[in-house]
Amino acid sequence: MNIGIPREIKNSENRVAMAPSGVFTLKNAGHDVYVETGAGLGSGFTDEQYEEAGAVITSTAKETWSQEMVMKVKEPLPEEYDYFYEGLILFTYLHLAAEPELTKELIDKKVVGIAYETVQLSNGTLPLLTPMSEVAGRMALQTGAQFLEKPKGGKGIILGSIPGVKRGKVTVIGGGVVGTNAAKLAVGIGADVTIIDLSPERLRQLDDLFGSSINTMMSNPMNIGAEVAESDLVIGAVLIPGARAPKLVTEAMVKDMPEGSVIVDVAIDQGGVIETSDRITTHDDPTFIKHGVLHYSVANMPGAVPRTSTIGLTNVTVPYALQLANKGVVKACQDNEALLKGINTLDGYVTYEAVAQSHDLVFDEARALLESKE
Ligand SMILES: NC(=O)C1=CN([C@@H]2O[C@H](COP(=O)(O)OP(=O)(O)OC[C@H]3O[C@@H](n4cnc5c(N)ncnc54)[C@H](O)[C@@H]3O)[C@@H](O)[C@H]2O)C=CC1
Ligand SMILES: CC(=O)C(=O)O
Repeated sequence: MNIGIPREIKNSENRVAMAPSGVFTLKNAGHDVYVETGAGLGSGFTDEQYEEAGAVITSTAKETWSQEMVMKVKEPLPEEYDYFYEGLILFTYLHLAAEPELTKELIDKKVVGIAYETVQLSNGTLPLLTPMSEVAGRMALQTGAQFLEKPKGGKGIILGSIPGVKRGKVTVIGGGVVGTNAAKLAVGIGADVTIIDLSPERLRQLDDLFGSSINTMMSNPMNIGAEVAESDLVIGAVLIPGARAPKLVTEAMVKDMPEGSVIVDVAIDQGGVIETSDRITTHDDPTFIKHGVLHYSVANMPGAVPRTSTIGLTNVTVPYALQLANKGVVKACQDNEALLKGINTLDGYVTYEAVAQSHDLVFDEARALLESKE
């Protein structure tokens, strides 16, 4: 199969879909990989390194996008919609629940849209989201801590504090991969940490993992309101796979937070869990203030640490890319239930239920559509 790796064009997005190690693996399996010139530079990979790994360097985005499968990092931007064609396999983060226009384009152009973030193993985990959530969780804490400094607009505290001064309070809403990684760093610097989750099972696991170094609480409006009001840093880390994130922190709760507090809404890529984080920000201009509270809502946080993120992403996506390239989309997805769950659009239909619900569209089963293509 011919595989295209375009240069990412989103603001300050320095990741690329594949490190040279991934190209080498695909090339060895008999596939041709077309990497757009300069695509890897932001992650520290030169065209020469890709060529040594076996890639063909393309000079235009158009040529890169004309391959049978295109692998990206971020969802395509409107400037890229013209490259879509019927039957194109697009393998990338899509976040379609928050992207009505992109969903329409993928349907209209009959693109096979396979979303990294909905590839799901039978134990419920999301193997292609995990490394980026690990990065974003760790970044959420270090970014939040930075913005609590006075010159950055915060209230002027160190989360871990010093002897004789009360520790800063961090509330993490959603105790999955992002939440756990944020909490690890928060505990590490000595903050007072609470994790709120809806799953009693998950709360038990977190209690086993962290012991008495964190508080765990059930997710309900009363607990969230009380914890948020006392927090210096709130991290939004909830996920309902494929669906728009629920608005768990209301505007009234944000108004109760002291001036100079900070919110990092990591779940912004799925619409965000904070009612007042009503816009996506960029690495160039990452924050805005509402009711005196500093909001950070960058949808591509790992883009700021591209070297770690590109290698982490390549590690997990290449085994799935190999299956798609070796077997073709029909057989690969029939043989692998996790990959099947990644298909969000196929032949002009929406094949992920939560996406269909988000946009009030009809849902069709991917398996049945694939059978009709055999
Ligand atoms: N902004 C960015 O750059 C990035 C954003 N993300 C996003 O971060 C979010 C979290 O991702 P992961 O941690 O990987 O997901 P995850 O699936 O590992 O964890 C989500 C957690 O939310 C909990 N949850 C569900 N409903 C809840 C509710 N009503 N109240 C409290 N908790 C609830 C679940 O029980 C689960 O523990 C996702 O939206 C993901 O796309 C991930 C990476 C980068
Ligand atoms: C998960 C995602 O959207 C990102 O890493 O940018």
